[in-house]
Formats: sequence, structure tokens, C-alpha cells
Amino acid sequence: MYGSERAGDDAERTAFRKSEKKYKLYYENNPKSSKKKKQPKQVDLSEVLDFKFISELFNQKGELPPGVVHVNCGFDGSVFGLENRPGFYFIPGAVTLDEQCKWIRESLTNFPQPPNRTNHNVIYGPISNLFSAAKEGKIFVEEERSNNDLDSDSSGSVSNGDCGRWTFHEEDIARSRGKTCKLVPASVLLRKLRWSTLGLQFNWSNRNYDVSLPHKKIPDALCQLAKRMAAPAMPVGEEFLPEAAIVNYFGSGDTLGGHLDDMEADWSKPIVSMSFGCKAIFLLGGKSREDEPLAMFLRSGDVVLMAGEARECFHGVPRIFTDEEKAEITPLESQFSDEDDRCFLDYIRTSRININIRQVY
Ligand SMILES: O=C(O)CCC(=O)C(=O)O
Ligand SMILES: [Fe+2]
Repeated sequence: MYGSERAGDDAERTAFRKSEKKYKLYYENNPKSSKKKKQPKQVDLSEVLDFKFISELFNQKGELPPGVVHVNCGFDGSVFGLENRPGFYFIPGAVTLDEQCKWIRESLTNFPQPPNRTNHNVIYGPISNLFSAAKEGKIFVEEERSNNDLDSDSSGSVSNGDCGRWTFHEEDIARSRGKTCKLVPASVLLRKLRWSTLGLQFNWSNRNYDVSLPHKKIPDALCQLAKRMAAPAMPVGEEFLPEAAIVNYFGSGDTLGGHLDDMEADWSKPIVSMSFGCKAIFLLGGKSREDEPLAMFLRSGDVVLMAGEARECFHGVPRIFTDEEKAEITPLESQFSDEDDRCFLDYIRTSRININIRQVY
């Protein structure tokens, strides 16, 4: 479902796919000799629902656009729904700026730490301290393997079955070994980090939760936040129990293809999906890929809930906006203005992070 995967021919022609193509990032064809930075092609955003604007209009005048409803549920802040998508909730600006910063930091430092798995696991095995290695300009080096090296872990380096042993090194040491070993800068690996999983670990090959994989509980503060956010979509008298979370990382041009999240047992429980960093377009389709999806903006701090019938709706993220004006992260940038936070600032200026939290059983 990630951007690099190819959809089949039939999938190419669905209403959902057409919408994905409409909003996807394309560049203008600059003449080859031009030294100018690549310019993104302009896209018509007039049909994209903007819940920030909807919320402002509702608070000022009590007005709502056709098809949008205000949900009266005692939540501290406005909650909106869609007439023809029961179980879908949008809470604009639900997460405070302080909390946004906290979860951005956690998503980059602690969440990708073993035993949590990331997309890098299959190639490199578990990687510890990727963010600090990137910050320090380190290089990941594959050591030459001898037979008795395999699966030994005494040096603190990583070994994972068929993967070699990879270790972070200072640049000069790494380059001196570069003639015989594979090298990957930590900054490249950080850029290519696409997901990490918290709590019960999701196995992407079998598309199920693998309870036999080692895991840590989701941090308590994140559970508390998710419980509070889930409330508008919860059956009366029940409490949301966060058991697993997927953290998605998007750089410029990255997409999340249309999909359903159907591996959880009880679809009456919501998926709590929180957005951080650059603004994105979210597509909410229907139960078939043939149904015309609705496009909406997701900004840093927005929360989306998908419960009940909305759990059966295709959805995805065809676009994030990384240009200064459209990313809408000025308040976040000022929070990361300290010199020590430079690396967070650099990352988030061109990235989006989504944390979606699930009750599995
Ligand atoms: O990034 C988003 O807003 C959506 C993420 C999502 O749908 C998922 O991880 O299943
Ligand atoms: Fe999803």
C-alpha cells in the first residue's frame, strides 16, 4: 500500500485511482539545461474539503457546507462528520502544539527502536539509534561476513539471518572500509524510514498481528491521548484500548495507496489517526474502489477517527505538501527553533508523520 507498490491494471482505472493520480505530486518539465529547482505542477485543490475553514465558519456563523455535520458529543473542541460516511469523524486541531512536538520527537527517536519493527528490518535487521546516527553524520556499514560471524551479537552490531552485520561508523572510518563493504549514510536511511510499529507488531507479509514477535506496550501517554481522542466514536460506556499503532513517515512525493485496515477483530472500535508535520491530502472513498472518494486536507494536529461503516471505506494519502507556504507548519517550526532541535526542524520541514492507533481484539 506504500507508494512504491504498483497497482494492477484494473486498479489503475478505478475512481479511487483516478483521484490518487489527480492529487499526486508531478513536476513541471523543465528544459534539461535549466538549473532551476524542479517546480511542482499546479493542481486544482478547489474540491478538497478544508475542515479548518469549516470549523472557523461553524464557530463564527453556525453554518456547515452540504454533507458535513457537526457531532454533538461533549468533546472539548469541534467534531465533524460526513452525512454519507457514518463512523467517520474529523477533529481539526485536536492535538496541541506541545503534544505535536512531543510525538514528532518520539516518532523519530524512540518509536523506531527495536523491538519495534520498521520497514528497514527486512534489509538491515533491527537498527538502533538511527536518528542520532543521522544527526551525527554517521554511516551504516555492512561488515564482511565470515561463517562464524552469523547471528553473533557480542559486538553490539546487528545480525539478522540473511542480513549482514551492520554497524554505524564515523564517516572517515566508514569510507576507509568502503572498498570492500556496503555503506549507507544514516541520513539516507532516516529519509527512507516509511513506517514503524508500536505495541503488537504487524506482520506486513501475512497482513496480520504476530503476537509471537517481541514487543513493548504503547507508551502510556500515547494511550491516554488516543483514549481521549477516540471518545466521540466509541460505543456508549466503552473505553478504547490501544493495543497497536502504525507510525507512517512521508517525505516529498511519498504516498500511501488506497487500502482498508481490516485486520482488527472489532470494527465498531475506531482507528485513531493523528497527523503531524506537513499538510497532506487524505482520500476517503467508499466500500468499493469504484466509489468516488472525497478529498480533504490533513494538517498537523488534526485527528481522524474511522469506526463502524467507515472501517470498510478505502482511504489513502496521495500527496503531502512540503513547500513553505502550503505545508502550514510555521507554528511547529517556531517550537523547534532551538539549535539542539535543528535536526527535528530539518526533518519536519519536508515530512509528515501519521500515528494511527488501533484496538486489535
Ligand atoms: O497517513 C494517514 O493519514 C493514514 C494512514 C493510514 O491509513 C494507515 O496507516 O492505515
Ligand atoms: Fe489506513
